[in-house]
Amino acid sequence: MSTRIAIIGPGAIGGTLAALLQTRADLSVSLIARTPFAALSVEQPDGSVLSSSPPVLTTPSTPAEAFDWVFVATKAYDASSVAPWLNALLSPITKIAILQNGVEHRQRFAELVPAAQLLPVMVDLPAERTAPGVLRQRGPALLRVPADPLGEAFVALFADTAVDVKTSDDFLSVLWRKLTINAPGAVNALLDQPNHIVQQPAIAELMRGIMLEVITVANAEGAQLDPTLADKILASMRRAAPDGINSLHADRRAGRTMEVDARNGAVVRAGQRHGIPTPLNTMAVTLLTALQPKT
Ligand SMILES: NC(=O)C1=CN([C@@H]2O[C@H](COP(=O)(O)OP(=O)(O)OC[C@H]3O[C@@H](n4cnc5c(N)ncnc54)[C@H](OP(=O)(O)O)[C@@H]3O)[C@@H](O)[C@H]2O)C=CC1
Ligand SMILES: CC(C)(CO)C(=O)C(=O)O
Repeated sequence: MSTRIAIIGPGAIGGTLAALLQTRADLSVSLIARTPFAALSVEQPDGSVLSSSPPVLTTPSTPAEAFDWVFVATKAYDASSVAPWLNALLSPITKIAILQNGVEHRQRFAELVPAAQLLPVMVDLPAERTAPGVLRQRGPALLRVPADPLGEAFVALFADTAVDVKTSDDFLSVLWRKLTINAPGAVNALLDQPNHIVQQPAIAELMRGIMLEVITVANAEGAQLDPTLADKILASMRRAAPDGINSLHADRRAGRTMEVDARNGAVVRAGQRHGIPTPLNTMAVTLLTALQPKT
């Protein structure tokens, strides 16, 4: 009997992971989309394309047979719009994995999913969406989950796939480390410029300052991040594809709402809890919020 997985939000992350999971014959993957599409096409880092046509559902209803797993891979700001789906799909056996950036996965879904059925996932997977169902994976897919029974069951789903999934005994540090990578992406979104701007020394210095604020706040929250992390991240950003675009910047380019509250906003909130000033992240939040599309 196959393991049934539903992926809510088949965008850059949800769609790429769906394609990679479909390489396993014993998994049955359904997509839950807001904007429907007929086929999934994922260009991989080596240029090859994974094509498939999984079922795409668009209207919430309770399935005849419960899903074993539901992945939520929408932007953080779309969490409340997922509620009708979670209400329809949640069963006592269903595990819910939240694949989003930021550090507030549990808080964001506390009202929607019983804590014992919720698994936060750290996603490190550079991917871009060019049209509904049409995705480009830019680099390796790496996921990290807490070291508990849910985390171990999640790791097992990806056995024999091209996804690097592991549990971590220090998941708090894992999440904050990822937020340290994401926070300077606000500069790309503000300037509407891709990865290559990190080659400019003044921009790199600004990004470094943003990251050092995150590291200070992270450590106050109980994470264990070394300040040298900022320079390591800068070095890896310099090696990344010069035309690569982070997902916050992709949202700005597409005229969509930007995920600034879950990223730099989370840094500012945590800083306030500890009395730690975060002027650079605060400025990023203020400017990006002013740039948000009017609804
Ligand atoms: N892209 C990247 O490189 C990375 C992204 N992340 C994180 O992963 C998360 C997802 O990002 P990403 O994949 O880039 O986002 P995308 O915008 O590419 O995809 C989000 C998808 O969710 C869909 N969606 C929104 N609301 C609903 C709903 N109520 N029901 C069904 N589908 C819905 C959107 O539909 P529609 O087509 O209508 O907009 C879209 O297809 C974010 O938290 C992001 O920060 C983490 C690491 C890397
Ligand atoms: C760091 C990066 C670019 C890929 O993992 C990301 O998290 C994003 O685009 O949101």
